[in-house]
Amino acid sequence: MVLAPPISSPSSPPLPFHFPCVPRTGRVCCIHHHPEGGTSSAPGRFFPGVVGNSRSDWQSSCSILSSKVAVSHHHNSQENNSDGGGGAAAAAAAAAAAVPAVVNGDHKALTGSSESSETTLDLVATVDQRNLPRPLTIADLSPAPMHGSQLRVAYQGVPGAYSEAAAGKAYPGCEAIPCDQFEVAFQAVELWIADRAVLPVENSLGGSIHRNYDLLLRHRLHIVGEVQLPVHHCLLTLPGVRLEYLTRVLSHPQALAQCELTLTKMGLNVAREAVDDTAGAAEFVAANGLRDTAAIASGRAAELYGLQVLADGIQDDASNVTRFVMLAREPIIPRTDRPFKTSIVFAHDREGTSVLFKVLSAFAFRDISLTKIESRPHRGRPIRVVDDANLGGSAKHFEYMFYVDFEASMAEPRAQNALAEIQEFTSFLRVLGSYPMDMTPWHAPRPAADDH
Ligand SMILES: O=C(O)C(=O)Cc1ccccc1
Repeated sequence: MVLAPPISSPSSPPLPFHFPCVPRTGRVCCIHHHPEGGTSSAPGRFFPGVVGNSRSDWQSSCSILSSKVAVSHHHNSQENNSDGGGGAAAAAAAAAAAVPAVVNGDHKALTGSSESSETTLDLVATVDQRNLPRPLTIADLSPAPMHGSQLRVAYQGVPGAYSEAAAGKAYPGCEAIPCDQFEVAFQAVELWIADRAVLPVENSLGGSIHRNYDLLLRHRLHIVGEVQLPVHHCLLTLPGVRLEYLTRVLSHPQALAQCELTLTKMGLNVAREAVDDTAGAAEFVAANGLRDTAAIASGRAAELYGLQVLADGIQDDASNVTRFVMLAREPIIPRTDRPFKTSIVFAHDREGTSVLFKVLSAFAFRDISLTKIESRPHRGRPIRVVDDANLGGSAKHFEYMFYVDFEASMAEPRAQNALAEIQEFTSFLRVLGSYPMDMTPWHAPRPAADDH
């Protein structure tokens, strides 16, 4: 049976890999790509052929597989005041009095060279009097005419957030676009307002950022890269504020968790309040002139919002690293000439524990290392009722989605075969992305003497 004609894009390099697909019937089949150009399916067989040789073939493979069940700111250094109260007051006043303006490519590149952009739309946003763009909101998500060749990377937060730094690390020279929610960052990419979104997914101290895993599933973006960012937290206050004035510490929940022991050691037994992002906490303290409130955020946030660094490096562990993934509308073509990682999510509707065992075996038998496994309640179907003959009644079980990261590229037959096998006993399987591993070495600062 011919499933689909081969689709190839003239600009796409050939795909040297085989990839599984599962039709809606749930039966495993594969698409053969004949040298003369046709494709055919072979129900029940694993990977004797290939799925076309173009980017579009790879994309349709990803979507078929998934269908089984179902700014940068404009940093004005002259206005950056980390000195006395005057700077903070100016920052506070400016942040409080945000005025609308059209950015139209006025974002400043983060660092280094720029990467070319695929978009032809423009971003309408607002900047405050210090020229820091305010985060996008849902209301801003209307595509406007645009220019430019710089890669636009949407992140949740305001300038000075760690996600902004991650965007700069992943795409030097990019234009980082602040968004007030992750949902908006995703939609910015979906609507071609941005080319990429940055999403923090896990931290070496705080663990997985669960909500963001749920977002990955709700949207159809593809993971195209990852970066690991050492995170160095500071305790920020208005200039002149002392530790004993504080009644409250604000930050992102992960940052609060990462500094909990240190705050306690400092005798700072005051209320902790969670906000959406670290730099947003700093901006809030400055904008409202709060002398009884500290923010946990980056040193860069201190500079941007005119705050003093009351304590530096307050994370509980010197080697505090956050992993971010980069998302795009299209998957990248996986390769084998450098280390790749692949992220998948799956669910099963069978009883018992053996499914998870079989999934793990599919990787183990092929010598594929897993770097992560995470389970999340199945949002649409959190509970399964199972008739239990032994109990003479029914039992309720949680239903889970399992997220797995493994160290192999989808261009490798062993990865394709592992997934083909997994499809046999899962009811849902989606490849979230196959992307180069972040191999950049990072060095934790030497632990302080009292860490021993
Ligand atoms: O709030 C931020 O700055 C973020 O980018 C999220 C985050 C929070 C804490 C550690 C790493 C990332």
